[in-house]
Amino acid sequence: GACCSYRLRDALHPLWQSPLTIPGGTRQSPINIQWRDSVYDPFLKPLKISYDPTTCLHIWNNGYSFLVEFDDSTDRSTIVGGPLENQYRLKQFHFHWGAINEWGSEHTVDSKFYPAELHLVHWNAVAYPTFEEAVMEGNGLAVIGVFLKLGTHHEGLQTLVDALPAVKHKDTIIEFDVFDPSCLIPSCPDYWTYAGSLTTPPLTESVTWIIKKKPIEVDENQLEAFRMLLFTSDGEEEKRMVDNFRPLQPLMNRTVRSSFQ
Ligand SMILES: O=C1NC(=O)[C@@H](c2ccccc2)S1
Ligand SMILES: [Zn+2]
Repeated sequence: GACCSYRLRDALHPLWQSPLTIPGGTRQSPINIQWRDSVYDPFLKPLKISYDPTTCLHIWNNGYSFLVEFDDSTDRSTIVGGPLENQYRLKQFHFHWGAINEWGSEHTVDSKFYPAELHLVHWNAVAYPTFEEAVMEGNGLAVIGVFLKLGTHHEGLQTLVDALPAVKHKDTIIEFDVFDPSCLIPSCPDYWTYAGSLTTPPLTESVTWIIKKKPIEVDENQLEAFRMLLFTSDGEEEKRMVDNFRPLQPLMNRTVRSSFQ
């Protein structure tokens, strides 16, 4: 539900103004996933991903990450199955990354950070009329998290990387009209799932997280391309867009389920 009111400035995280703790928050994200504490759930279904590459609209730098946004006016790009009761529509995907390869992901696995993490954000268009309303509801959103690890060059990611110089500054946008985000999702079906929240304001507890067990591999140049983006607008003193991840949050009374044994 909606967080109670609180004096935001007392809890702001210096880095990018996102509160460190939400008073009354019981299902905040991100969390550390302790592999041995996750519970295999045989009733979890395979996740069914159906994206139409022509629903891709543009890439924009919102001053916190770069978002690739999709036309979510119809059910052309959706996910269904997994832990989900309904079909969810793809709205956008974006990444979180570090200044160096030692950290950058939002979630950790057995306290290990990855250099970056992809989030594909979907909303429950069956139950709610708009994304903005879904953001406020416990079953409103479903986010697929994919870890990025340093390794071989990723062909599919490169088309995205080639476009980044055009969105170097905050509030810049370019058209990006065909891209299939499923090329960024590992073919291995294994995932963890838990009830969590947005990791940026409004931090609402509306996200069913689906975290893929297998990372994708990207090379150093591709990670460096993320790090040349800026938090700042053209003309302002340049601040490199790095370390745009929220600190880990307490698990509290939650169980992480796995789709695999
Ligand atoms: O997975 C997440 N990553 C973010 O930056 C958060 C967010 C906040 C608002 C809209 C979409 C995503 S929630
Ligand atoms: Zn995110």
